[in-house]
Amino acid sequence: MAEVGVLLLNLGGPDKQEDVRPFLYNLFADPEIIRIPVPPLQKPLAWLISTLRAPKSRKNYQAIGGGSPLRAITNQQGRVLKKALAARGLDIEIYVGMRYWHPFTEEAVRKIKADGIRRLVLLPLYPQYSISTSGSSFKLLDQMWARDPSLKAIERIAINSWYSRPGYIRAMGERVREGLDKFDNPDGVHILFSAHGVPRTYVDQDGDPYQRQTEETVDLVMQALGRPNAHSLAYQSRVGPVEWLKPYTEDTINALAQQGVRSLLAVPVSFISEHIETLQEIEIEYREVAEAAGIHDFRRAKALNVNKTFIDDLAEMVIENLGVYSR
Ligand SMILES: C=CC1=C(C)c2cc3[nH]c(cc4nc(cc5[nH]c(cc1n2)c(C)c5CCC(=O)O)C(CCC(=O)O)=C4C)c(C)c3C=C
Ligand SMILES: [Fe+2]
Ligand SMILES: [Fe+2]
Repeated sequence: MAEVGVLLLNLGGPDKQEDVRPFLYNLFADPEIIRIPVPPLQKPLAWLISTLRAPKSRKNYQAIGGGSPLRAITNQQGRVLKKALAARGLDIEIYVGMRYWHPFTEEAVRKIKADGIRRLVLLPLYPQYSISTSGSSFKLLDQMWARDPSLKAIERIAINSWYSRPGYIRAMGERVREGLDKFDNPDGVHILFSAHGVPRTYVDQDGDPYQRQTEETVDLVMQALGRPNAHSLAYQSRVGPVEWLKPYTEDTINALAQQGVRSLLAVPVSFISEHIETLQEIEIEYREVAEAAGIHDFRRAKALNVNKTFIDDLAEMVIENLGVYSR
C-alpha cells in the first residue's frame, strides 16, 4: 500500500433530486459561504435558506438529468491522475473529499487514516484560491487535525492555488481554440470568460485573492491562445441580495449584444469540471439571454474534465510539491 496520498478537494453536488435540499443545507451552514453575524443563527438560517432555494435548485438539477455530474467526473479525474503518477514511477493513492456532499471530506480522511498514509498532498480542484472554496476545505481539515491527535502523524502538503500553472493555461487555451474553430469566422467571435462570483466583501474587506487570480488566469489564457479575438470577463451564479463581483455575466451578454456582438463563445473559467453552472446556467440560462438579446451564434467551451494536458500538469504539480523526482 502506498504511503503517499493525494486528497482531491471539491465542493460536491447532489447525486439525485432528494439530495438537493440537504446538500444546500450543508452549503449554507458553512460560515465561509454565508456569513451570519450571530453564530447560533447559522444553522436555523441555513435550514430556512436551503428550504426556500430547494425548489428552484431542484428544477435546475432536473434540467441536467436530476443531479450533479461532479462526483463521477471528480472520481474519473482521480483515476486518470493515479495513472499519470504511475506512468512517472510513483505509487500514490488518490482520495476524493467533497465539502458539502458525498464522498464527504470526513469519509476521505477516515480512509486515509485506515490506509496508513504518511504524506498527504491537499489538492483543491479550484485553480484560483477563494476563502469560500479551497479556504473552507482547508479550514475543515485544520479542525479535523486539531481534534484527532492520531492524524498528526500524517504530514499535510497544501497546494493553495495553481491558476498560472503552464499545463492548466495551455489546456484552457486548447479548449478555447476548439470552441472558436466551430464558428464560421473564428476571429470575429467575442470570448466571454465566465467565472463563479463571490460576494464583493470577500475581496474588498477580507482580502480574498480570487478576483486577482481569476483576472490573471484570463490574461494568461489569452496569451497562450495567441488569437486576435476581443474578450471580456464576467461573474456568474450570484446568490442572495448582497453585491457580488461585477460585471455579472447576464449584464455583460446584454451589453455585448448592444455593442453589436453576434457570435459569442462562453468560457467557464473557475470551473474545471462540467457541473450545474456550466451545463444549466451557461448552456441553458445564458443561451436564452444571448438569443433574446440577438446573439444567435452562442457556443460554450467545454470544461477541462480529464483533458490530458491538464491532468499531466496536475501530476507534475503533485510531484513538485512532494519534492520527489519522477522517472
Ligand atoms: C470557483 C468555484 C466556486 C466558488 C468561488 C463558489 C462560491 C460560492 N458558491 C455559492 C453558492 C452555491 N454554489 C453552488 C454550487 C456550486 N458552486 C461551485 C463552485 C464555486 N462556488 C460548484 C462546483 C458547485 C456545485 C455544482 C454542482 O454541479 O452541483 C450552489 C448550489 C447550486 C445552486 O443552487 O445554484 C450554491 C447555492 C456561494 C454563496 C459562494 C460564495 C460565497
Ligand atoms: Fe458555488
Ligand atoms: Fe447557478
